[in-house]
Amino acid sequence: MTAAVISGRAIGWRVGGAQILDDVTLDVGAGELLGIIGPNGAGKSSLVNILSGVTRPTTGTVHLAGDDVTRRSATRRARLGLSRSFQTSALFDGLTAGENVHLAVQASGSAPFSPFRTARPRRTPDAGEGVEALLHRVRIRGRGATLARDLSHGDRRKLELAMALASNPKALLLDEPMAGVSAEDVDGLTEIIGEVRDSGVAVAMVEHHMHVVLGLADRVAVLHHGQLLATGSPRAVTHDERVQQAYLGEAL
Ligand SMILES: Nc1ncnc2c1ncn2[C@@H]1O[C@H](COP(=O)(O)OP(=O)(O)OP(=O)(O)O)[C@@H](O)[C@H]1O
Repeated sequence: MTAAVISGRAIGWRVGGAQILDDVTLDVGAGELLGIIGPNGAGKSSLVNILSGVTRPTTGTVHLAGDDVTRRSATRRARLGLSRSFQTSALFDGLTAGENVHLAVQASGSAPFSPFRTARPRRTPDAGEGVEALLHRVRIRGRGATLARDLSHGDRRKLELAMALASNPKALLLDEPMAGVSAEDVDGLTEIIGEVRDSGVAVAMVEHHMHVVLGLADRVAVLHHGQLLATGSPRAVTHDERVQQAYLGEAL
């Protein structure tokens, strides 16, 4: 078996007297997509926050490509090849799609970067090529000159993906990348995320669209009340009685 790119070991997170996550262990390998599912409040976003370095776990460790990054900041983890998208949009609405991606490309470079220093991103030819390729990769090449605020919801989510890919990550964490998008855009995003996985990136994805997760994921981790209820192939977890109990009354 190849070494895990993202590895969480015995992760626990306690806050305000509540045990939000308890002894969660998971691995994601290169070119693998792990779907993270679970009922509302199960701890999925908390887990993504811990893996990405937004939150520090109370117990347990996080490794990235073999390096212990448990005490490393989100920024440091990003430099080491971990990228993520957020549940809420992190776009600059007053900039075009191309400019948003340009900022992400610049931010992923070695030069110190602040989006607040200049009103418009500096133009560099190599970044320009990267922008085109990224917009193409997420199927919105024709929208490069459109202001982010004028994009459809589905195209905004694609733009967020392009920005998350700007650093050429080896690991990608996606927190509900398809939240609120149309059925047509769900199909488009599913295809794009599948291609990202097939290009060798380790992808961990929280997603409520169950048919998407079960269709796309190589393995699925099911969280319930902060604990890992089951991990396995989509088929195995959907047939797991404990998982069915956790989802009682919901379609699985
Ligand atoms: N900073 C915090 N302080 C206290 N409780 C928190 C904090 N963050 C999350 N929680 C609680 O932890 C639990 C898990 O939240 P989390 O958002 O991780 O769940 P989730 O599985 O992502 O839920 P959803 O599917 O609704 O997005 C919830 O009960 C939530 O209220």
